Amino acid sequence: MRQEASPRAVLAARKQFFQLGLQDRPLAALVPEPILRSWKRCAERGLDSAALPRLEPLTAHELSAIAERHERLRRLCRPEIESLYADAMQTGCVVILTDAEGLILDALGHADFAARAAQVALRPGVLWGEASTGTNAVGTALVEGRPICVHGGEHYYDPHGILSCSAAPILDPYGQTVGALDMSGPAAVDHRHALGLVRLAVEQIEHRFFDEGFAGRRVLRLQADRALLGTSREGVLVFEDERLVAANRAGLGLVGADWSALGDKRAGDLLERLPGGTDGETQALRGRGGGPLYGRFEGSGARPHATPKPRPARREEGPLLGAEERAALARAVRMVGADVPVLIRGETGTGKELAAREIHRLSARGGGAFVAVNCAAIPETLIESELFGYEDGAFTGARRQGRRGLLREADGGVLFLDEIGDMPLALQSRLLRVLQEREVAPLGGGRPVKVDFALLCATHRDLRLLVEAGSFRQDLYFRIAHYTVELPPLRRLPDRAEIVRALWARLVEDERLTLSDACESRLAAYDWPGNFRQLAGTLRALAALADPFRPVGEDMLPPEILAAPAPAPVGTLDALTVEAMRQAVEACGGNVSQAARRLGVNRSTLYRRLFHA
Ligand SMILES: Nc1ncnc2c1ncn2[C@@H]1O[C@H](COP(=O)(O)OP(=O)(O)OP(=O)(O)O)[C@@H](O)[C@H]1O
Repeated sequence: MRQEASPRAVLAARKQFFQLGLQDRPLAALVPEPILRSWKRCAERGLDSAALPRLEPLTAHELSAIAERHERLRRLCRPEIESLYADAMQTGCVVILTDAEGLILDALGHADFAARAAQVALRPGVLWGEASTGTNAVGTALVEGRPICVHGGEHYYDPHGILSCSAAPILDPYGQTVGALDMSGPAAVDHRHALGLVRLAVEQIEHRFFDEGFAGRRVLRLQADRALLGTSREGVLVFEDERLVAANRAGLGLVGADWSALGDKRAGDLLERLPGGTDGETQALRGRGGGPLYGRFEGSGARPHATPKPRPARREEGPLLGAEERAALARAVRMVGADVPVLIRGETGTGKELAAREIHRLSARGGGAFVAVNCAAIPETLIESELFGYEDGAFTGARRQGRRGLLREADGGVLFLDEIGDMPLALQSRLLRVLQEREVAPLGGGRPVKVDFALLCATHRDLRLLVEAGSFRQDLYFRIAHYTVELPPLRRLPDRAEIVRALWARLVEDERLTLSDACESRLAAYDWPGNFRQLAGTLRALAALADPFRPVGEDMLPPEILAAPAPAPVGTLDALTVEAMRQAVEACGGNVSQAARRLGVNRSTLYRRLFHA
């Protein structure tokens, strides 16, 4: 467990280390050893802590090529990133996935902090390896090969002092580091639980590596607690011709081995079978030199009685939709077929991108490309060249060879412009011209090229207000908003309990894990500011904490959900009254007095019924 260094101690340590050049023992009393080791490594490399780190962010195009290369890692990590996102929204953090070098592939989280983090380049496409970016949780965890928290002034570079970051390396089944998962937030806020959450998430990711890719080998799943067999807390050892070829950390820990056992140890070197200890699929085992364990074999070399458990087929990944939204999407599919642009509107996490992908999939252009551009995530200086491409020699610098641009890459398919409300005005004019003329002229004076794509746009903003404020072109608005799909926030959807159940069934493959009725009603009653993304994250977090055959109780819910008013009994007049009251308060923008006037009841009645139910 990490010893928290007080900000004052860190300040004193910084002074001694960076100003006085002292590097020896007294410092170890002020900052944790791994931080001190990292400071020394950075100083030896000649990094200047008072300067700004030299950063060379990738272009969106380069980033998307790298992200594609890491598609499997990103897919395997997505459930955990979404789970952590639920927490990040509460604590004002961002969740970050990097590759093995520390290059940020994905960053998801609280918009306010994400904007501040971007100021110190904590955003996709930037390298946070220790050698370039100094002591930081991602880079230092990768160098040290273990989870680490780097808080405030423990960062090597002064400007990073605004951050508090917790990261853990992700190891594949062969012990190779393939990336790092990180949670970062403002240094002023206490994030002491973050490292625990990140470690748990990495444990689950590493466990998921074994869901695919070991056909023909013998996979042993083992645990000291039998009830945890089949969960992400089990150890996994993979044998080929009796020799250990892959494992997770838990598996190695249970048999007292380390990564050097791979390719070297045989099953018999690591485990012994206990006499008479076989019960159905499960065997009683003992790790060499350790306590009793329960094991279950899967795969081609399985023991005769060990029938491998069939894994449920991969579930459908499209959006869960109500009848109204399904009909709206079906109309949008027809619009795309007729080359009419479609605008998707909804709060964050309501599934705008998922809906766009679904429209593309079902449309006549489903066989063509789906090119997604997040206008808010690409720096303003890059967005033009990313979209429109450029000719050879349009810029100076090694990276600046010509490029087709994303508009041309969408040719024959669908271009999805996410957060269109954040597109700079000058670019709006260029985009409008492309939409009118159906051709793209690359930067640097190249000849215009014909393009044929269907346009889907999304925004969480009210574009009409932006038009009124003069920050969005009215003619572009009319061009892209011929047909608008409104995705309602989760709190407005009827049948929320049904949605909770359906999403749980979709996300949690282990059918032994269930939600109690009370927990389900609490989840259905909560107002979900982060919408589907937050609900999915919370469900995944609950599944990670759940034990088989013990329905998840209310006590496992995060405090903000428990703090929400308890649901009224469903289907009664009482429930309808409370629901009407809630809707009135929402319609009055949270103004209880106004809602009370509208309903013709006392303000105190409204308070009592809504907040002390
Ligand atoms: N209708 C839905 N059914 C199931 N899952 C959903 C649905 N809508 C969203 N999700 C899940 O929620 C997460 C966020 O979805 P998505 O990125 O599409 O939302 P968004 O509205 O584009 O968010 P943002 O505005 O923040 O970019 C994804 O993991 C997605 O799978």
